Amino acid sequence: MTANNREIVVRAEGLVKKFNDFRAVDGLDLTIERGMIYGFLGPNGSGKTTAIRMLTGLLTPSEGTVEVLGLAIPKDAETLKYKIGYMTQTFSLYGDLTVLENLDFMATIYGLGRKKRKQRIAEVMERYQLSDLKNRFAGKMSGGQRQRLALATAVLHEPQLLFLDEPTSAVDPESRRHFWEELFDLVEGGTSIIVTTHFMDEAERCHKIAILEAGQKRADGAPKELMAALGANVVEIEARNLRDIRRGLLGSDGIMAAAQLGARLRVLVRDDIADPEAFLKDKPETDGASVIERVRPNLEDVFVTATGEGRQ
Ligand SMILES: Nc1ncnc2c1ncn2[C@@H]1O[C@H](COP(=O)(O)OP(=O)(O)OP(=O)(O)O)[C@@H](O)[C@H]1O
Repeated sequence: MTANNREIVVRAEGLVKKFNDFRAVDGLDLTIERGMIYGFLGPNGSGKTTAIRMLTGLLTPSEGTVEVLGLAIPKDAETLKYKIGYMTQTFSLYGDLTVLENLDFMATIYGLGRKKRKQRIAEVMERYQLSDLKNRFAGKMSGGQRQRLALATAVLHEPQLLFLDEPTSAVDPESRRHFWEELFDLVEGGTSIIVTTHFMDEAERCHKIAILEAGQKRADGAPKELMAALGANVVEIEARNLRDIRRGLLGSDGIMAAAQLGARLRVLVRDDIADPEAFLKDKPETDGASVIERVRPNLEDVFVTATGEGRQ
């Protein structure tokens, strides 16, 4: 399977998951190439975890087709299990087992032979700075340490494809940065990664992202391409009465969103308005504003325009 000579690791068409009448995932099409970090970005409840669970073969789709690493899912889910790693939101570790015991247990589940098991456990302990913690109970570790152990267990069997469900929500910014460096090392070594996140800065690190809302894909592509194709110009306003300005602007023609960031109001103006700064200066609401200036779009602007955020 190739597209533009790059191998495809995930292909999903018309993927639907219904819980009774509720469509948690609602007609998702995905094409994910090998050797990249692909992000699912979306608000709570947008279907990210449900989509990942279907791609890993843990949940049976209600409709649609899925192929992962060339295997038809869910039919070949058992074979797929040995080729993928999955790090869940809750880092499914055993709190009353030590680091070493957790790794040993998972290595057995993955069916690694005795020699390979020893070798890989030593490698991942070294790689993820777990050697000094090997006798620590997982339940007694910090968020960052648990995250490193969860990643170590997910890659023990050297999976071709790694799924990470909000891997950094429980850790501090430094651990997050470090974790992302580890992910890029894995990609360099040939692993493809699919990651869900709420964080814009994390989404910006992905090679490509899909923005999900209400189980549907609202946009996808490289973060830079999405920012370039925003369909809006971004203008920031500084004034004393930003809350009033925001209320006044929201809902008026040409304004796609307005959100306060500290002492500034960030306004998305439809890009068919030729001079967005002049357009805003002409509005009576902005009388008395000290600054009205155009700024560069970021991924949050893409998120806001792609989803319903910021329109309320
Ligand atoms: N087993 C289930 N039974 C019924 N509803 C479910 C089930 N699993 C998920 N849902 C619902 O499906 C929707 C999507 O949930 P999902 O966990 O996939 O979202 P998410 O984008 O991963 O959210 P979060 O960012 O909060 O983890 C939610 O409304 C959730 O309540």
